[in-house]
Amino acid sequence: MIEVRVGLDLATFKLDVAFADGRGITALFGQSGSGKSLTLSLIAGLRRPDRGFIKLDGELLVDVEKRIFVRPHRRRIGLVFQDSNLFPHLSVQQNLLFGRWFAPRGARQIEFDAVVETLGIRPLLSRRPARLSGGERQRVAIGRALLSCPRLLLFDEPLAALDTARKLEILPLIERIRDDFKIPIVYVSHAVEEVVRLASLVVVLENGKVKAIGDANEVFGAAAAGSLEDRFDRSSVLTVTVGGSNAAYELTQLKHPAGTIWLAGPAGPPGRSVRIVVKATDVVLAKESPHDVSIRNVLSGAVESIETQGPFAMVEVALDGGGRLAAVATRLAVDELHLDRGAKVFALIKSTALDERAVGEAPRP
Ligand SMILES: Nc1ncnc2c1ncn2[C@@H]1O[C@H](COP(=O)(O)OP(=O)(O)OP(=O)(O)O)[C@@H](O)[C@H]1O
Repeated sequence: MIEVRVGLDLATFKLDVAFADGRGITALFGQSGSGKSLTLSLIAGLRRPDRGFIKLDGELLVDVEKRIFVRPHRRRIGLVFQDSNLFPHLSVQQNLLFGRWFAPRGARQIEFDAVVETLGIRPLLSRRPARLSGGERQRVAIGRALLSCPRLLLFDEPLAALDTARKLEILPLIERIRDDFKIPIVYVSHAVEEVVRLASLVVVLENGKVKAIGDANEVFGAAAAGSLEDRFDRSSVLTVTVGGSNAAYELTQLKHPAGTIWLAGPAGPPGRSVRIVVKATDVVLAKESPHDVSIRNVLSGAVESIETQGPFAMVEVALDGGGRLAAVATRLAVDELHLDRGAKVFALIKSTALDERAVGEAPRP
């Protein structure tokens, strides 16, 4: 269980953040400069807060009032940054064993072989970091952090420097660390797909303050999640059930009471409940269920709210059977279609716009 309630006053920036999570992965999400890395540095002990406290499994790591400050190396927290920070003169094996050196005696040991197998890095053990790809370096950095037997892992944009294929390789490994090693993770990212896939709790930061907090559905499903000014960042999260697959076309059916969505590639066994991310700019609205168009995915619902700004309108659709979907249209289209509050509407989503990276296990109720 991690509990954070801290404040920090810098010359040009004020941070006030509070959250608590006892489950798997807490995501700190927000735009550049919102205070995500500062929050991590306070948890790691690389900085001291001006106010508040941080507790890990009931133990105070810092408490300004009580004058408690546990030094960083005594906190048993593992760090993984965007840049892997491996020692260049040491082999992969030596880098990993360096992590082990920090594991306290008597603590629950995490086995070297288990980490090497989980991360798939056995063929790399004798290599130096200079001879590794970016994705391989990150896997070794995660392994090194794990082998220090941390009570908490802090990930600061660990995938930001990697291409899509490498991200797809590493995301399931992070899920396995969560599930197999049962180590809580605080994960900084500004990629909505990663956050939806991984996080049990999402803390949205804006200008040093918590703007929204909850699970991905609550945070990204709410109108508070974005404004028309950043319409490209506005996304909805839908919980759907995996249905059958169409092997010939390599598509998987995702079922929602409002309609069916076809996803490129596999999405796990039928019956599995998953979350998907739909960008508001990828949703088309229609007054009637269309035919003879290339879009296969049609969800029915009713207009819940319309917010306009300049040439644009953000339309929130309450989907039949539950869930909300945001769509950006032009104000002209909304007026010409007479899309008023309560109007019946069909939301069209292109399968090719859905990112299979973002398909994550829905939280169990
Ligand atoms: N040592 C410092 N002194 C003064 N201001 C700082 C210091 N470190 C960070 N800041 C400021 O605090 C704010 C938050 O920085 P932080 O690095 O936490 O943002 P972030 O959300 O992690 O952004 P990014 O996604 O770009 O890494 C920024 O405005 C930054 O300029």
